[in-house]
Amino acid sequence: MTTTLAERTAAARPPAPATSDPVLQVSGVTLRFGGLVSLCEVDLTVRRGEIHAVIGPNGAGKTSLFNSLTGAYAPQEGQVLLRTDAGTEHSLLGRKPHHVNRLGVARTFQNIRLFSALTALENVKVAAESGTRSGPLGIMLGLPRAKAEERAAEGTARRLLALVGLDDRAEERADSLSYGDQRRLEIARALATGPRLLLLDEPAAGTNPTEKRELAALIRRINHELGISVLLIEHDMPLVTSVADRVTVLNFGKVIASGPPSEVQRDPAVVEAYLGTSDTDSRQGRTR
Ligand SMILES: Nc1ncnc2c1ncn2[C@@H]1O[C@H](COP(=O)(O)OP(=O)(O)OP(=O)(O)O)[C@@H](O)[C@H]1O
Repeated sequence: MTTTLAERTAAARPPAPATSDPVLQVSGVTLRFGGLVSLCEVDLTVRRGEIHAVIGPNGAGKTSLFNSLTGAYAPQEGQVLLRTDAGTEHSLLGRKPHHVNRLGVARTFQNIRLFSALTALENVKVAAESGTRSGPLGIMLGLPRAKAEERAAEGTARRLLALVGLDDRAEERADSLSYGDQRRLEIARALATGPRLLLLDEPAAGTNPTEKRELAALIRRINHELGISVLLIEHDMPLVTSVADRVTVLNFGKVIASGPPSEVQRDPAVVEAYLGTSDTDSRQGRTR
């Protein structure tokens, strides 16, 4: 059953402390492209209310995982279950991206995908309207109830622009914004669909140190104040360690470690994946 925008708008949600209750359960997901195995029997659980990071070297399968969770890719094996607050489980595999979104999963992209000729406000408003009964087309056609829904969507969009720090840029075209601002606009747009789970694909890529610090604070606010669980792909380790409750590490499509950031960073398999040599190897003076 779908919910209205007002029901799904997260603005008034209470904080959701991380629990052991899973919001997303990925089990045995395998994705192949011909002979290439992009994901191999991947297991991952996002607990309700947590910030969970996915890290790994280039080509490890991180974006393939996001694409598999959101309906862009169709893994050959495995299961992906989304659990609602009421405990209802929805299988996400095989669903179209907009169905996955309607169930409460929103994402941003590694390569920013905004409507470049629309203003910041319009970008977020269109996403907010997609959750209304009339939809963007109904609003354009001026259907009954559409006016009220349009006003509500605009209110939601302005609140979200304020949340991400872009309220003073609302009327500017998306393509005139700085890279860091465009990344935050993408986050506002994803939030406008009222997700329970937000997937962020390298939100800090191309941003400067100040923008990275602001981004970390924003991710924490989204999690603490809006009660939204976050699954985050990120290469920037200081950002990961400053926001993530737990981390899953992929290498060549396989999960090689999972746990709190401090533990995962010390895991020899992780050190080896990133540096090509483990701590143990280095201590023993082994060369490759
Ligand atoms: N549509 C596709 N067709 C063929 N191969 C693909 C496709 N998408 C991903 N792959 C392959 O799957 C593997 C994992 O790629 P993916 O982009 O998921 O890695 P990643 O961890 O996100 O890398 P990066 O950190 O560089 O973004 C790579 O070998 C990639 O070439």
